[in-house]
Order: sequence, then structure tokens, then C-alpha cells
Amino acid sequence: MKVSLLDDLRRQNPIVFNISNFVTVQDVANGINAIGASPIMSEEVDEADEMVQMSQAVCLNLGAFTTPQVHQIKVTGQLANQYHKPLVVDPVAVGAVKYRAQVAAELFQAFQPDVLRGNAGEIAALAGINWQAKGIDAGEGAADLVTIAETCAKKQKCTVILSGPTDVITDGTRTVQVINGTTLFQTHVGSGDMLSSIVAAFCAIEDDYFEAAQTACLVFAAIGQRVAQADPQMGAGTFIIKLMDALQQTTVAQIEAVAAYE
Ligand SMILES: Nc1ncnc2c1ncn2[C@@H]1O[C@H](COP(=O)(O)OP(=O)(O)O)[C@@H](O)[C@H]1O
Ligand SMILES: Cc1ncsc1CCOP(=O)(O)O
Ligand SMILES: [Mg+2]
Repeated sequence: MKVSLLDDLRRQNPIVFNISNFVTVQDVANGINAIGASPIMSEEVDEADEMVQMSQAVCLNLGAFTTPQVHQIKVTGQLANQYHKPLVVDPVAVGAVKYRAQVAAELFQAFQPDVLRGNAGEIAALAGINWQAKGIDAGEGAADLVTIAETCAKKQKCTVILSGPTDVITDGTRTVQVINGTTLFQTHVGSGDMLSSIVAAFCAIEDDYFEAAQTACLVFAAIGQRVAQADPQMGAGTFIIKLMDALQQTTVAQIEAVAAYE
């Protein structure tokens, strides 16, 4: 685990191009900015070529697309592949909404993600494993999380992050589990979207996307854990404000001191 990638990220300040969703776009932009990268968002397909070329990574969030946006997402994903820019996809609620699963399958015919980041319900759906997803949330199921993530990675031919109380990160061969975190992440809509775009920021500065993905998960979860531990009475409102501060201010040494993974 190369936690020092966080210092590289802050030094390099890479541009991360996001097609976000209208629910969480501001948290995603501020999260990227706070951690030390440079966010840019777009809803216009005509600027996609220029935007992808000037970016060091692309994050496509499938959280709330319209039909024109599906076209924009498809073109942007294809451009990311064409220009060899790392491509992270967040398949929001593909386990809960059949239409979303169908659109995601069509998109993955058109371009190849480098990293897929979702909760258990989303990653199980993309792995073809039975699971009861609940809207944007993970839901419930009996299957083993490591098996789900590794099956998804092999099927989709990319690095997969199955996030939750424990994050499972795998490229189908190498697998790591990040134990850090806090239940306060669940109280804030957009925690997963923020993580996906922060994964893209790490992929911008590390060519081994499995390495980038596991480091991003550890950094995000450990920072959230430190914030929660500082005030056991903290609620959802204060958490996002303190989390933004901590994304900006937490050092590599502070993360290494609490890091828990296997
Ligand atoms: N119960 C939990 N305990 C600790 N960390 C959690 C918990 N649930 C989610 N997280 C963390 O929240 C972040 C977002 O993950 P998740 O909630 O799975 O995404 P989504 O919001 O897309 O469902 C990740 O960093 C994950 O580790
Ligand atoms: C509530 C909601 N509805 C569509 S997208 C979205 C946000 C999902 O954010 P996250 O998966 O990060 O909790
Ligand atoms: Mg999500």
C-alpha cells in the first residue's frame, strides 16, 4: 500500500474530468479539490474531446442520466479509452433498476472501464451474482463479498472496488480488503460518488490502477474514520463539513497511523 501517493497527488494536482449526477455534484467537485486534485464537470458532448484530452483521468457516474447524457457518457468513455486516460465508472443502482443495468451493459460494449467502484448490490449485479440491492444502497445478500468482487473483475476485465463496511479491491488476481471507515459515511448521500472520483484522482498519478484504487480506498476510509473518532456525538451534517476539512489537511503519516488492511 503506497499511502505516499497522496503526497504525489497533492504535488501534481491532476485534472479529473467528471460526468457527475445532479444530486452529489458539488460534494464530488469539492472532495476532489480538497484532497488535492482539480475537478472539472461537463454536461455537453460537444466539448468532450477537448475535456478528455486536457484531463489526467475521467470518472463517469451513472447516478441520474437522461437519454442525451447516455450519449455523452458513451462518447466520453470512448474518448478516454482512445486517449489512454484512466477511466473510472460508478454504476449507481444497477442492481436495483433493470433499465440502468441494461444501459450499463450497452455502455460497456462501447468502452472499457479501468476501475469499477460500487457497493455490494451494484458489483453483484455486474458480476451476475444474486443479491437484493436497495435503491442506491447495497441491500442484502448471502454471497461472499470477495467472490463477488473477483467475479466482477474477471467478467468486466478491470479493477473492481466493492465498497462498504469493508472495501474489497481486486483486479481478479490481487485482492486487498480495507477495514477502515465509519458508519457516518452511510449517513451522507454522495460518499460513494466522492470515493469514485477520488479513485480517479489516484489513477491520474499511478499507472497501476489496482495500486491507485486500494490507496484511494484506504485514504478516504481512514480520513473518515479519524473525523468520526474525533467526536463520537457527530451527526450527518457536521460529518461532511469535517470530512472536507480532513480531506485537505490529513497527512500521510496520520493515515499510516490508523491504516488497517489485509
Ligand atoms: N458501515 C460502514 N462502515 C465503515 N465504512 C463504510 C460503511 N459503509 C460505507 N463505508 C464507506 O463509505 C464509502 C462509500 O461507500 P459505500 O457506502 O459502499 O458507497 P455508496 O454510497 O455508493 O453505496 C467507502 O469509503 C466505504 O468504505
Ligand atoms: C440519491 C441519488 N439518486 C440518484 S444518484 C444519487 C446519489 C448516489 O450517491 P452515493 O451512491 O454516493 O450515495
Ligand atoms: Mg453509490
